[in-house]
This record gives sequence, C-alpha cells and structure tokens, in this order.
Amino acid sequence: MSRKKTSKSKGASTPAASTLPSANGPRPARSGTARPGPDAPPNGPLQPGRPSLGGGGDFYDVAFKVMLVGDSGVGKTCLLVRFKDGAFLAGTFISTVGIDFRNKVLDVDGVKVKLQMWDTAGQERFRSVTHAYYRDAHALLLLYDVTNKASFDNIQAWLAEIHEYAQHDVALMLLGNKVDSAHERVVKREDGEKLAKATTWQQLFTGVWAALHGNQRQDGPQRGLGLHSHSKGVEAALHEDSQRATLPAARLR
Ligand SMILES: Nc1nc2c(ncn2[C@@H]2O[C@H](COP(=O)(O)OP(=O)(O)OP(=O)(O)O)[C@@H](O)[C@H]2O)c(=O)[nH]1
Repeated sequence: MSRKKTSKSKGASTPAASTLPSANGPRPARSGTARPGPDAPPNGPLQPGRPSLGGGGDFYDVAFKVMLVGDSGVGKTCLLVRFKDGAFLAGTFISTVGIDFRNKVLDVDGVKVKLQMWDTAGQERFRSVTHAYYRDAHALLLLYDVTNKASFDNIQAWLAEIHEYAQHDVALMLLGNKVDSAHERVVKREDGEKLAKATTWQQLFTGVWAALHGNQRQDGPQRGLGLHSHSKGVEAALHEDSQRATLPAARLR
C-alpha cells in the first residue's frame, strides 16, 4: 500500500518519507480495497516466529501491529519517522494520503519484538481507507497536538471510531504531541491527563512499554494511562517535559 503525501505548507524543502504520486506511480488506497503491500504480513493475531514475516531480513520473536491515528497535522508521520529512523521531519507539512507502514524490531529484555507501525492519513476523506486496518491492530497510538485545541476536542470522535472499528481489547495510548512548542500550547497537560483518566485505556503491550520506559515490564492493562510526547524524541513519550533521553537510543534502533 502506498502512501503519498501532498504538500500543505511552504517551508524548507525537507525530503518526504514517501514517494510522491505520479500518473503511473503508486496510487492511494481506495475505500474498501485497502490492502497491505507485498511486504506487509497478512492481518491476524500476534505473530511469533523467525524470520521476519515481511521477508525483510528482520529476525524477531513476537510481532505486533500498531496504528497511529489522530487529526491531520498532529505529527503522526513525524513521530513514526523519529521512532524508526531517529530523524525529525521539520518544516514542510506533507499530508499523508492513505496509509503506510514501517517495521522496527526492538530488543526488550532479550526478546526481539517486531513492530509493524501503520501511519494513517488524518484527513477525513481517507477515513474509510483506514477503517479497514483497525480490526487487526494490536495497539493504537491516538495523537493530538497540544498547540491545536480542535485536535484535542476530536479525540472523543476518534474514540468513537476506535470503538466501532477496532478490537475491544486493543491497547490504546493517548499522546499529546508538539510539547516543544510551549509558547503555542493551548491544551494543558492536566487536560490530557484528565481525558486519559476518564477513559479506560489499555496499556500498550508490555514489551513496548518496557522499551519506551526503560523500565521493568508491567503486566496487564492499566487504567488512566495518559501520555505526552513530541516526535522530536520518542524517548520522551512518557514524560512530556523530558526532552532529554530517558532511554538509550540504541534500544529504539
Ligand atoms: N514543533 C513540532 N512540530 C512537529 C512535531 N511533530 C510534527 N510536527 C510538525 O507538524 C507538521 C505535521 O506533521 P505530520 O507528521 O506530517 O502530521 P500527520 O499527523 O502525519 O498529518 P497527516 O498525514 O495529514 O495525517 C509538520 O510540519 C511537522 O514538522 C513536534 O513534535 N513538534
């Protein structure tokens, strides 16, 4: 499945993470026909095994599908690129078209955990494409932008959508992004925490929690897991004021 992005604003020319569309190039997914590309494993339950299902040479013990969702512009793509490649896509905002995925293998206490991270388009017109992918996601990262009140207000609508299309036991995590733009901030951390506490959130599966947290594993679902992050450092995912790494970068690579 291709993802192409359309430029939304001007700025420094930053290389896009994906190929731009052309007449003969990859086309965006159409409603109801969205399927993973040849490198993508079929949808399904937790996938143990070696080697990689994707055939990309990755070796792993367990695999999970994670989807990033939230309004357009909240920073889903940037978060994913930062997590995968360690780079921050500053400048030009290029809106995702359709859906795309990237794989990453983490070492969690000696267990190789493969994450297939799906980056979805936040724009309303692509919603029907992304709906098809909710069903088999093990975890959802629901993002809002702390400098954009509407993106926070829309979290309820996203939750309704998740309730409708995702598995009832999907792990869910709320992330307030762009906390580095403190002067533009309009959504307080407390409001994010309040929303998180008002909702039953599943703890993201324990392996990832441990990897991001640099901590002991924790078992079972957790209530009120409200997280703030900014995509300039996924290691800050659990501490919005922690732009200094709390986790050795090597563990995320
Ligand atoms: N200051 C700041 N800007 C960010 C951060 N994350 C993303 N941005 C900027 O926000 C804009 C949108 O980022 P994207 O990652 O493309 O947003 P998206 O959620 O993928 O948007 P769609 O593809 O339309 O759904 C870009 O200009 C980024 O540079 C962040 O943590 N801090």
